[in-house]
Amino acid sequence: MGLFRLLPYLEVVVNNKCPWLLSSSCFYSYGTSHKKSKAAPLQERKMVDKIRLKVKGGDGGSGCASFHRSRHDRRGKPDGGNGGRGGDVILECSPAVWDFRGLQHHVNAKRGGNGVSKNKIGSRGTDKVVLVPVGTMIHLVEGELPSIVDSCPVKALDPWELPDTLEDNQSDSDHSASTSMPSETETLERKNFDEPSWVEKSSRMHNKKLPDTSPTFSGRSSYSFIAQSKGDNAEVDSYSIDGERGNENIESDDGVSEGDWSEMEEEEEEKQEVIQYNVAELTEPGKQVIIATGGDGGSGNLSLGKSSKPNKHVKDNSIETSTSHKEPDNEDQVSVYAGFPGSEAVLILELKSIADVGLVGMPNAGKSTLLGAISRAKPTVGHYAFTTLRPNIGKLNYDDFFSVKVADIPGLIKGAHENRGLGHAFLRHIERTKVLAYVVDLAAALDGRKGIPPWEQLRDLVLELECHQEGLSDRPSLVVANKIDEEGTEYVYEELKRRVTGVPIFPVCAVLEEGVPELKAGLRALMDTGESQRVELDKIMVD
Ligand SMILES: Nc1nc2c(ncn2[C@@H]2O[C@H](COP(=O)(O)OP(=O)(O)OP(=O)(O)O)[C@@H](O)[C@H]2O)c(=O)[nH]1
Repeated sequence: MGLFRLLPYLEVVVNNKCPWLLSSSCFYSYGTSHKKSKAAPLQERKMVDKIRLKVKGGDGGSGCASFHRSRHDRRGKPDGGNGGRGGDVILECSPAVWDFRGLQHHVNAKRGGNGVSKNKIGSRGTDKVVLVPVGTMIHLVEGELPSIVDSCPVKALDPWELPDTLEDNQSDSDHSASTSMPSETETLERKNFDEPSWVEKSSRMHNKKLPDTSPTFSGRSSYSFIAQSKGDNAEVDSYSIDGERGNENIESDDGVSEGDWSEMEEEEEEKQEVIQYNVAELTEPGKQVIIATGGDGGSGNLSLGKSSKPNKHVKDNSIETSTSHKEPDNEDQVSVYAGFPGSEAVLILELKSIADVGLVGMPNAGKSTLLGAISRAKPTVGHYAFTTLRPNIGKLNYDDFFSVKVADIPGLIKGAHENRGLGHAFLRHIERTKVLAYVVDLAAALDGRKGIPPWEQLRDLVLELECHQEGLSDRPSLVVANKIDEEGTEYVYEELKRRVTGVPIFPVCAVLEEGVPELKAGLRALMDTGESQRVELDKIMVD
């Protein structure tokens, strides 16, 4: 005991004198179980389920200005090839990725190759494919709307089955769609675009460094933004840019005239940032979305026509050389041969698990054990709080081949909406679930344990959900009274039934899988009928 009392002081001394010792984890786990000491620091292992990305498609390669000369033709004929197209930046939905941990904040695709003489086209820039987890939502801050890439044909193309010779028009069009190159992508349906609730205007307080949001450079379809206001979204502050929100410094001299103020206001309006929420979702493994397109290659002097002459800054070094490209000094001197820049975009990626049922509960309530009992999922189970650090999803199969996806959401504690515990990051995973199963620990406050009684757990959970988003708890729900095997829990269960009304309560022992069939039937009933039983605060009696 004495040693434990001294440990905090020892830590302070070590922190000041030899901080390297802390990294060796010998002080990290004092006062906890040996299992916890094996775990990595919580902050390091936290799931990254929201990230801001700045992406840029590869620039097009430069066209070539070259002339083929011969003994008979001393002036030569133009034979410069076009530059290659820049690569695209593509997001691909992958079940092998859990979160955005491995992603970089800046992603650029490769530039296209320059054209060369003898009318050779430059190579196409390599695409940059970024793997993102299933359930990724894309919010657009700046740039073009993403485009969906059609899925690739599953079977290899039969050489006898030429696309143009297909009789059936429908299959013909399907086929051509499925074999289309990324450049022929179909514009993403602007889902929710007309709904004002999905578009948010938030004040942007730092200088805009990116080009205009509707670029005209690539000749590809560009989209103009429609600024619509959204009534209520509490998350807008969390999207503030680089933490610079509120650092706005407008020089406020006494002698500033009214005209200057209006100019400043206009400037400020220009700097306003429009966030389009949920412009695309990646919910199917293998689905791809182009978020930045590569620029087209510049034209070579052959395609520009015989009469064309290279302009000034290319002239000096290009007539003899095949790969003639020089960075222009200013806009007026932009070469006719130069490739077009790739499009740029700023996006926010957000991960929201997709499940039918969400298991919500305090840490250690037995959610992961329960998920393992009702499905084939094998989540990590530990006797310490916060074992689950990311949502686990299991599939609950019924005899009639009906299946339900169940998500085990990491434990919520009081104040989670204020980022306590594992924070509000996981509350958003509940947003997509259709049914809620509140898992409470019947034994938490038994025998002088310092836990919270189950009815208070329930009240705190509902409050956390509602504080995160109003109405989040307003969906078909049931209560799982877990750990019924522990001594004395029968009385707690009876008390829980007395104190909580209006919602079905299932006594379960997740470890021994007792009460699991009844629970499965209860979940099925909620899924099928969408019964309107909810946990309501005024139907929970707390001391
Ligand atoms: N006696 C008893 N113990 C259980 C039961 N279900 C789970 N436990 C134990 O409770 C502890 C916590 O279980 P977990 O499934 O990790 O709990 P969790 O809610 O996922 O915890 P977090 O990951 O912190 O959110 C483990 O030691 C389990 O063995 C049960 O039905 N009866």
